[in-house]
Amino acid sequence: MQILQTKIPGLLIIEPNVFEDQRGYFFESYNQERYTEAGLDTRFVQDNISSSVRGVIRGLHYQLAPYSQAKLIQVLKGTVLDVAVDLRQGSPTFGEHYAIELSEKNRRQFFIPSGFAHGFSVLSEEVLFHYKCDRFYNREAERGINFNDSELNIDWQIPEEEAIVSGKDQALPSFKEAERNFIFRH
Ligand SMILES: Cc1cn([C@H]2C[C@H](O)[C@@H](COP(=O)(O)OP(=O)(O)O[C@H]3O[C@H](C)C(=O)[C@H](O)[C@H]3O)O2)c(=O)[nH]c1=O
Repeated sequence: MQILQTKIPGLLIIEPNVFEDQRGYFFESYNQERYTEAGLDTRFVQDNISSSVRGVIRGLHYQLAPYSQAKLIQVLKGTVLDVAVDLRQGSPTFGEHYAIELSEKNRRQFFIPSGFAHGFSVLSEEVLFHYKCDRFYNREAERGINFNDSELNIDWQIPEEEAIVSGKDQALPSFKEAERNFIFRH
């Protein structure tokens, strides 16, 4: 297993060891001992799975401190552009975002520490999306930033007319309006 740094401290790319043969492939998608040895000693408590069709954009979501979640993300089928936005006060990369293509083909995992907003766009016909969280879902603490925020200016790689976004997400505030929520320590 390889762990790669990104331009934003704390955001990590994990490339698992994949065993392929004439039947297909196998890899350990999580192993507490191995990941802890590699420096990822997060204690995950909840797994989520969502399925989405081409053009869907989910996010940008986060939970207010102290309920903010670290996530270990993996695409089981299909391809997404996955995006994390640094909301950690005092972080040298505050307000910056990092985007990475995750797919069944590249088998890459993406680790996002707490203090980030998260979202993804679906670039294949459909996607099966799996992620581990280190804190439970807390509906009251759920917040978001508009995926189309002009300051973040994220290229979701989805033509505007093809984007499929929930009413809830379309109504999310701008980065500036949401900023008073960002009391995440760097
Ligand atoms: C996240 C979550 C949702 N729900 C319920 C709440 C709603 O009734 C239903 C769909 O939730 P929502 O529309 O918020 O699902 P997503 O748009 O995929 O939300 C996720 O999208 C981005 C990409 C994330 O990183 C977050 O984990 C999460 O906010 O599932 C639960 O019961 N438990 C949960 O942990």
